[in-house]
Amino acid sequence: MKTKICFIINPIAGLGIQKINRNEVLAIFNKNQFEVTFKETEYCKHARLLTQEALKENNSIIVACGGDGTINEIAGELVGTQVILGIVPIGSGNGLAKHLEIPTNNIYKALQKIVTQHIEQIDIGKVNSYYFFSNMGIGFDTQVLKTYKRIKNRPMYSYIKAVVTSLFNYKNMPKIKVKVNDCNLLINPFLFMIANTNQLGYNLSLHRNAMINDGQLDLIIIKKQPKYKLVWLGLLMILKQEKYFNGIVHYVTKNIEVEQLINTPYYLQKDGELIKMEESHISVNILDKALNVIN
Ligand SMILES: Nc1ncnc2c1ncn2[C@@H]1O[C@H](COP(=O)(O)OP(=O)(O)OP(=O)(O)O)[C@@H](O)[C@H]1O
Repeated sequence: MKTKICFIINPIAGLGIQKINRNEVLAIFNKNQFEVTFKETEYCKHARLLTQEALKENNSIIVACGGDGTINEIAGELVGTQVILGIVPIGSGNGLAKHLEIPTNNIYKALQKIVTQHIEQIDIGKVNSYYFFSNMGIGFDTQVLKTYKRIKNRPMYSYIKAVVTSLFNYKNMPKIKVKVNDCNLLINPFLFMIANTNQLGYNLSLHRNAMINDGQLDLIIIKKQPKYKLVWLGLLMILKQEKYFNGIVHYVTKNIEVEQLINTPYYLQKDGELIKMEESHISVNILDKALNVIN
């Protein structure tokens, strides 16, 4: 029986710079072995609906062609199924693909990975009712994303511009109560991020030892810092020397509870998508090896 594969393509991911050529894809997959179909997203979040269709059509592999946002929408629909996720990273940051060592600037090589079908089971993060596959946060990263999304051209330069602009506009988070492992914290940090991978996108990282299949999440907290120290951290991150920054508090855990003490809406980001939150309580858990991914 042929293996049914559906490619779901986000044509605007990564500014649409890397294009998927359907004929090239078809040429790679042997017709006697694979039945290949394509779907293209036409609007924001359309990938979810297209994945539901692809599931009804009994595809056994669904390939997300896009960045972390597209992967999140597609993979979220695959949780609880045996369907395998493939990734052709054509987004901007491509954090998850970089962690999984899927080639990010060579579509052909990424497609070859799908032909080979080496499958890994990965953990999934869950925050309230949302899934995340790479990371989530409620601090400075949400401000960066708000700025970043306003900038039209989006690759690395815009990201750095968004970080620098946000650094001067960002006020620390309001106080939160945090329960992690056996610790109860009362903090108003600069950054509060929970990661499933060791990637923040663009090969930047604050937690290079994080693994996607260890059944653990990495909580990274950066307390309030003078701005010059944060600029120093940015430089260290670019040089991949962030370990020399002594203001990072790091927990490895399965569960994190957060309580917002001020009753105003706030933003949460999951895999680069901003969500306006009304709930004051956030519960974050790990689902152990809950998704099959080709890497
Ligand atoms: N046809 C479309 N028109 C407008 N938006 C779309 C369309 N298709 C998908 N989207 C939206 O595009 C957004 C960005 O996609 P994605 O995150 O994959 O790319 P990226 O931001 O370039 O990459 P990364 O997240 O890795 O930095 C997603 O929120 C998705 O819902």
